[in-house]
Amino acid sequence: MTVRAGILGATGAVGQRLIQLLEPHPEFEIAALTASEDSAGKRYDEAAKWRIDVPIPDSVAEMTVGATTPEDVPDDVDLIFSSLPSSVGEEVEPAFCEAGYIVSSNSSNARADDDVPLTIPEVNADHIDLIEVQRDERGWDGALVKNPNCSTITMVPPLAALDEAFGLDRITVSTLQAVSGAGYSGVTSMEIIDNAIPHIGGEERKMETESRKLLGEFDGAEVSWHGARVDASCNRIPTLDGHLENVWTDTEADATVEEAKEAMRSYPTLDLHSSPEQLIHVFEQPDRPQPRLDRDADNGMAIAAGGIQETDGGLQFNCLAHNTLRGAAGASVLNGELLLERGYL
Ligand SMILES: NC(=O)C1=CN([C@@H]2O[C@H](COP(=O)(O)OP(=O)(O)OC[C@H]3O[C@@H](n4cnc5c(N)ncnc54)[C@H](OP(=O)(O)O)[C@@H]3O)[C@@H](O)[C@H]2O)C=CC1
Ligand SMILES: N[C@@H](CC(=O)OP(=O)(O)O)C(=O)O
Repeated sequence: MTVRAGILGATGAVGQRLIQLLEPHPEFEIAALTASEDSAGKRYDEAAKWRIDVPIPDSVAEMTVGATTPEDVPDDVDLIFSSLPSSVGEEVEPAFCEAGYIVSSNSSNARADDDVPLTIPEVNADHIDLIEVQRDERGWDGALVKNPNCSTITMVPPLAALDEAFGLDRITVSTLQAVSGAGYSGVTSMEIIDNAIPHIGGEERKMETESRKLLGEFDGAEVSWHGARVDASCNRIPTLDGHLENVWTDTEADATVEEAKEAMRSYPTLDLHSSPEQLIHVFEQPDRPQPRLDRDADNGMAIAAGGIQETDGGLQFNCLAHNTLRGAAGASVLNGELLLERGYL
């Protein structure tokens, strides 16, 4: 039996990636698509400007796009994937949860809320049970689950591996982010070609807060955020997909490069449908990972790490992930798979 799934924001950049991942999915079936009022009532292939390098699945092309309200989504839909602008998500996601839908959302609203699980399944799957607290507090039959920001997802699995092995006191990160992270009309070609932009609105504070929640402990009632200090600096560069990040950590215990590599390589993956075979691919070559070469590893769901070096008091490394797959649509789908595995669907 498959779970009937709806996609909010289905015509957008991340919505298209969700369709790409969900159409062949063995556990989920696309049963509803929604977008803005401009698209509602149109056939999907008329409403969406399809931009990814696989064709629109036939079964999806002919579906009618609905309005983004619970009333426009069939009652027998069990799971909603949301990839709306955060200002829209903030308004409509609670309405879907109140109407009884379970929402796996990629949008940034509510990620830091105390009763909202923010999960990377391989790192903090246990936080999903925050749903029980959320339901008690909000009186919802449905639930709201979030995946983190794409830059945050890229660095947190290697950090989790190091934290488990050595403990982390301080984390500093500088990013080189692909243009797809800003959406199709996010940065113009005149702005980004032959250039780099040392500002991505709101991104630095998201990395600093979301990472501490993800690395925190859930005791059944609340998440205690990790105590490390996190400082981020975010930059846009003219790559298409794949966020590359340079990370420095202060560790509690002494750590060697070989121990750090082993901690990352042995950090476990999961047995969910979209899990990568190996969560963290550790490169020996000093010039890897690179966006063009490494973003597609394990269907774009792996994290690549390299350039691991000892520093005074800690470790330095580089990491990379596909921002619209592992960093967005794939992350939401993986959370959907976790919800299914844990009996919430
Ligand atoms: N692009 C990326 O790599 C990443 C994006 N994100 C986040 O994911 C979300 C979606 O991003 P992205 O796909 O790039 O955005 P897009 O602008 O490409 O798509 C937005 C989607 O939301 C719909 N929408 C817009 N306004 C409304 C509204 N008022 N009511 C209902 N639906 C509406 C659009 O419909 P229509 O086509 O009809 O306008 C479209 O389907 C954002 O929150 C973004 O920050 C997160 C990580 C990575
Ligand atoms: N800001 C990210 C993408 C994004 O939309 O992030 P968030 O999901 O936190 O809004 C980028 O530009 O690469």
